[in-house]
Amino acid sequence: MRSIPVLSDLTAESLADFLRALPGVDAVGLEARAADLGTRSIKTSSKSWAIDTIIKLIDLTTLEGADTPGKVRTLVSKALVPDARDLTTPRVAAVCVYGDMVAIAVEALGDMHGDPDQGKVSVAAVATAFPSGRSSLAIKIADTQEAVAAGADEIDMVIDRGAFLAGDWWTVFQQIVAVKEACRRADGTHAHLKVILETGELVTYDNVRKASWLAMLAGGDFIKTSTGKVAPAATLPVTLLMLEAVRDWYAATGQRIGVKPAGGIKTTKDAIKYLVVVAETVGEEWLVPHLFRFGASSLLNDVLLQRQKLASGHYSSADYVTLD
Ligand SMILES: O=C[C@H](O)COP(=O)(O)O
Repeated sequence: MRSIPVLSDLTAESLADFLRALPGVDAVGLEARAADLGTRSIKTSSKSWAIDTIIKLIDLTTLEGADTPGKVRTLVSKALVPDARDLTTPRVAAVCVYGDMVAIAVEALGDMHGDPDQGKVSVAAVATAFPSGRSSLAIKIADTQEAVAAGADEIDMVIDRGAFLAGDWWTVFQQIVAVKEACRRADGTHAHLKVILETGELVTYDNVRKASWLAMLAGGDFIKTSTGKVAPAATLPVTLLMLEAVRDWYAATGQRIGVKPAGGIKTTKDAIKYLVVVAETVGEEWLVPHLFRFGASSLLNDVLLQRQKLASGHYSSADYVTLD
C-alpha cells in the first residue's frame, strides 16, 4: 500500500490516481474467504457472549414513510429495555431514524441518551436525501445540520452513487467532506459520520473497494454497506471487503474506522457469521459500538428468542417478542 494522501492535499487528479492504483478484487477468492469464515462454528460457551455482543452492536432501525412519533417512542423503549422479562439483557447501541424523528428519540431516551460504550443509547439519523441521495449539496448539508441540531449523535449519509458510477469521484469526495463539516457542533465536537456506500448499486467489488477508500479519505468515521432499501443489501463478501479496507487503512494510518453492514440481517445465525468475519479480519477489538454496528430492524427479535432459549433450554411462545 502506498502512503495515504492527506485530505487537504488531495485534488481530483490525485484522488483518481490513488483510487485507480488500488489492486483489483479477486472476486472468487473474496467469496471463498467469506464462505469459509461463514461456516466456522463457535463454541456453545461462546454463544451467550455472541448473543449479548450482537445486541450491544445493533442500530435498532425504523426508516419508513409511515413512521410516527409513537412508533419511534416504542422503538426507543425497546432499545432501552429489549426484554422486560430479563433485565440482564444489554441495551442496543443506537436507534436509527429519519432526521425529523431525532427530537422525539432524544426526548424519549432522556437521561439514557448518550454513548453506547458507556451503556447508553445513541441516536443515529439518516441524512443527505436518504435513501437516493438525489438532492443538491445545499439540501444535504441542511438535512445534516438539522439532525445534528436536534441532537443526533451519528449521521448516516448516502453517497451520490450516480456521480460515483459516472466516474466523478471528486464530487462524491467533496460531498462527504462537506457533510462531515456539517456534523460539527458549536462546541467543536462532531456527530459521527457513517458513509453509506449502497454497495448493491455499485455493480463491482472493485467499486466497493474504491468507494470504501474514498469514504475513509474524505473523513468518514464509519463505512456502511447499504440503506436497506436496495437489494442486495449487506452481504458477507462485501462486508469482508470493507473490513479489509479498514484493516489496511489502520495499518497505514493507525486510525480505526468503523464498519456497519445494514439491511437484510435478520437472524442470530447470520449475525454470528459477521462477528466471526470481524474477529478474523480486524480482530475482536473491533467488536465494540464505536467500531462495528449491525443496521437492522428485525434482527433484535430473533436474537432475543435465541437468548431466551439459551437461558431456559426452550423457545418461548412466538408472541413473546414483538415482531414488527
Ligand atoms: O440501516 C438499516 C436498514 O435500513 C435496516 O434494514 P432491515 O429492515 O432489512 O433490517
